[in-house]
Amino acid sequence: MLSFEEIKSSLEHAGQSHVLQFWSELSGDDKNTFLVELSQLDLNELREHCERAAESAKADHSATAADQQIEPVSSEFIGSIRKSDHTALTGWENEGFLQISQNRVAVLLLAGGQGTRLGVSYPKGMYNVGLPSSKTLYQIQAERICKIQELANAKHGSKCTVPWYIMTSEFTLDPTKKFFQENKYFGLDPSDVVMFEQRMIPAVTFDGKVILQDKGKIAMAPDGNGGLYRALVDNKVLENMEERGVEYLHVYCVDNILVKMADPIFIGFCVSKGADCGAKVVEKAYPAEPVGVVCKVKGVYQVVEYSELRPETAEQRDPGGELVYSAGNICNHFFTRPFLNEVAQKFQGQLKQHVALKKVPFVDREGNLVKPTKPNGIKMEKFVFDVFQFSRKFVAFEVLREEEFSPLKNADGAPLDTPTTARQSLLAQHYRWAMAAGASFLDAQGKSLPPRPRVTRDEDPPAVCEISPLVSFFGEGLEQLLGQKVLTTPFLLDENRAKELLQAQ
Ligand SMILES: CC(=O)N[C@H]1[C@@H](OP(=O)(O)OP(=O)(O)OC[C@H]2O[C@@H](n3ccc(=O)[nH]c3=O)[C@H](O)[C@@H]2O)O[C@H](CO)[C@@H](O)[C@@H]1O
Repeated sequence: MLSFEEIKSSLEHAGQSHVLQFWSELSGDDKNTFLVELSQLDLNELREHCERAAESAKADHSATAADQQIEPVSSEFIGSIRKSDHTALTGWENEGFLQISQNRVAVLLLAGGQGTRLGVSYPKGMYNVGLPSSKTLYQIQAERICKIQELANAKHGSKCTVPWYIMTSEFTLDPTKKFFQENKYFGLDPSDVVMFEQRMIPAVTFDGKVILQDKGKIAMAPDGNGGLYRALVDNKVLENMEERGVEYLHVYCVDNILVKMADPIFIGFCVSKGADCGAKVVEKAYPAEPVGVVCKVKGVYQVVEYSELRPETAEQRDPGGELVYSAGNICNHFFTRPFLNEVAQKFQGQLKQHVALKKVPFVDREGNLVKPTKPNGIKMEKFVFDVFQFSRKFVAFEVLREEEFSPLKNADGAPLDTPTTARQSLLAQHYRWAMAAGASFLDAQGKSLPPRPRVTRDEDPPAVCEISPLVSFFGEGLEQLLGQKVLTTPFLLDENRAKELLQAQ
């Protein structure tokens, strides 16, 4: 820890001496805590950080430079579930399973965000969207890892591990750790779940002053999901991957209830194409949908975030009426470990800083706590996809929205991306799987429920059917369990039920 004198002089040098203006009013304990916090700041970079934030705040963010030189990714660069034949899909899946069975694949969860829009104070992964099983997002994800290992083992006679790297932040590390411990890591080996923390950076006023959220506390925020690359170095995560022999990473965000972790088709596609970097996309649903678009800017692949795309660009359509910028980013990325290594060592300092103007509670000169009603602060964030520009071989892979993308962003009451829509998407998918396996359903009174062949992701299926990921990951293996079965809604197919069904045969 640095001494008070050292910190004072560094703050003066950075033009931030106001940070200590209430020092004499703090208790001994509070002084100590504050010194610890200030010692952890990168004081050498503080001046530059504050100046850059103030500069960025002055710039016009409604239409960014990126948007001006944008072009769509041409369709031949996008692999597609919809447009590929059975042979191609099976080939990629086999390749993916082979890599998984050889312990060369890991998943990496970005879970350092604060879930502000959802309005919960705990990590989003701990959210229960109200499924019959009451499973949280973390549990669903953990069980998918168990299952994918089991499937790869069964295919290749191996005993493989898919390590789970989880990037957290100061806001999410402790509750996430505790939640995993309390739930015995949902059946995974704790040594295969590696949690690490991203850095926090100070929020800054429009004139470049660090914001005090209390007399002895700076307002800090995580440095964006692109903080991943620095966090990988800080926490020696790449070394851990190398020791385990991991070569391929599937990086994903916490809130997509349909996420196919370590998806063998996606992994296999990227590996077969010799890609070092890849992104899964879905066709954008409507021009203003809050998803980034995978595109090219100045000839280089990148994602232009929804907040940085002008409405007139988002609305452009081709002669056939399709959106020109339709490759919606679902925050599912593929990276090779050597690529991550290179980015972490050489390029992470060059990543673009994105500016978010936020309402940041602060103490005024008189020491009163103020909750601003309009934005008063700047938070700088790096984005995980901003490394695409450094890729030597980038690929995009289009998947089906109703099978793979239903994010939980907003609280119930909002029209989209809520706990209700997440639950509906999963239950609609499981209903489709059960019907495809040959099941039929009765209501609670024993009356037959007419089958509905097409259940979309935003409607309640006629019957409630939830299938544990421990029983089926992709809908595989269900004919044997559910074929010709008449099931009563609500129906929960967990491991015990699956055993009973097998024994009854
Ligand atoms: C920057 C980014 O990736 N944007 C994507 C993100 O947008 P969106 O704006 O929804 O991004 P979020 O803020 O939800 O963050 C995405 C993920 O990053 C994590 N996180 C966020 C901030 C942070 O400092 N640390 C951290 O780990 C979150 O916990 C979450 O798992 O998902 C959308 C799909 O759902 C995509 O269309 C967007 O292009």
